[in-house]
Order: sequence, then C-alpha cells, then structure tokens
Amino acid sequence: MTASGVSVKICGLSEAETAHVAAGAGARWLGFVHFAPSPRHLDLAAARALAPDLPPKGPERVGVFAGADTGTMAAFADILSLDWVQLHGAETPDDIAALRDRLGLKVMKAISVGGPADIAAAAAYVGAADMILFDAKPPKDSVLPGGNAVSFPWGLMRGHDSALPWLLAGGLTAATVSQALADSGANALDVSSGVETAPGVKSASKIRAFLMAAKAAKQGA
Ligand SMILES: O=C(O)c1ccccc1N[C@@H]1O[C@H](COP(=O)(O)O)[C@@H](O)[C@H]1O
Repeated sequence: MTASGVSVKICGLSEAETAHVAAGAGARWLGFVHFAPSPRHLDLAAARALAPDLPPKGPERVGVFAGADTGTMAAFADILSLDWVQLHGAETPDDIAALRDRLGLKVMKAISVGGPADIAAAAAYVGAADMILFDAKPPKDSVLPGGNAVSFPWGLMRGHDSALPWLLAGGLTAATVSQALADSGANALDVSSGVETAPGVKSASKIRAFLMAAKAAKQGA
C-alpha cells in the first residue's frame, strides 16, 4: 500500500482466499506464523498445501518464528518462497546477522515495548536486521510472544529516529488505525487479531476495512 504512504502487513494468514484479499487490497506483506502454540500456526504440511494457491509475488512473504532453528526456517522459506523472517526469540544482533547470511532473507526483529528503553534497544540491530517490529509486551499468562491483540501507548514511538525502518504492531484494528498512525508517526503497520472473527480465523471484510482505513488515514493526514 505504498502508493498511499502507509505499508501494511496482514499477518497470520493460513488460507488462500484471505491471502488473495489482502494482496488485492494492497497489503505490502503477507505473514505466515510458524509457531505451534499459536492458533495461526501453519505447519510444514499446511504450508505445502497452501503454497501453490498463494497470490503471485508483489506482496512480500514473511515467515514468523519464535525460537525456531535455522533448518526449520529454511524449510518454510523454501516451501513458501519467503522473502523475510520475523523473529520473536532472544536473538542477538550477531545471531541475526549470521542468520541473514545463512538464509539469504531479510529479517524483521520483533521488540516488545514496555517503555522507552525497549524502543532505544532497537539501535543495537542496525546493520544486522532489516526492519524492527514494535509490539506490546505479551500479557503474563499468554503463551504467544505476539498476536495477543494488546497495544502499547503509541505515543512512545513519536519522534523515534532510527536508521532502521519499523512497523507498529499490537492490537490494531480498522477503528484504531487513524489514531495509531497519528500518535506514533508510523509509516508501516502490522495486524493479525484485528482482522479476525476468532483467533486464527481471518475475515476478508476486516482485512479490506483495515487496508482502507490505513489508506484513508494517510490521505487525510
Ligand atoms: O499471531 C501470532 O499468533 C503470533 C505468534 C507468535 C509470534 C508472533 C505472532 N504474531 C505477531 O504479532 C503481531 C501483532 O498481533 P495482533 O495484531 O496484536 O494480534 C502480528 O501481526 C504478528 O506479527
């Protein structure tokens, strides 16, 4: 959705139909979660079944991982022709630089934001990651490092000046896009729960509404 000035990642896709809706409505990235505890988990067999029916490249494909080994990431990258890996583990900048070389893919490093120090920590990834994804800290009882439909105060991002491009994530919906963009100054957004009717069930109409709201908010800015 770069024409409108905001780039959107629709994450947690597991069906061809909603992947086509996201691509057709202007998503820049399509995200696939490979993390067994997630209701959005796509395992190897499901990835193999889905791959031939995905929309052609245009939108880039992102594999989302938390603590997976390099071989597992390479296997999903091969099946889904991933362009990016999104990492929610405890990877250091050195780990990420090495992984980027081994996989030959771009890396989005997820950082959980509880306060300004977490945002400042992103500077360590310059030269290692290609992009930072700022999401809220997971609730204490959650088994998921992301995809929890929880936001952090978007104003914490205001004025964030980084050599690395970044996405805002966490609890976004079509109804909150405008405020999130205004408060954070983001140029890129990532959404999963906010375009679902139930955990793991993507909604074509919510995907379209989210992308339209993002476009309208930037055009009105
Ligand atoms: O979505 C998941 O299940 C998930 C699992 C493991 C790591 C990351 C995950 N999701 C990421 O979190 C953001 C924000 O989600 P939400 O919009 O708050 O539901 C999502 O876009 C994914 O990148």
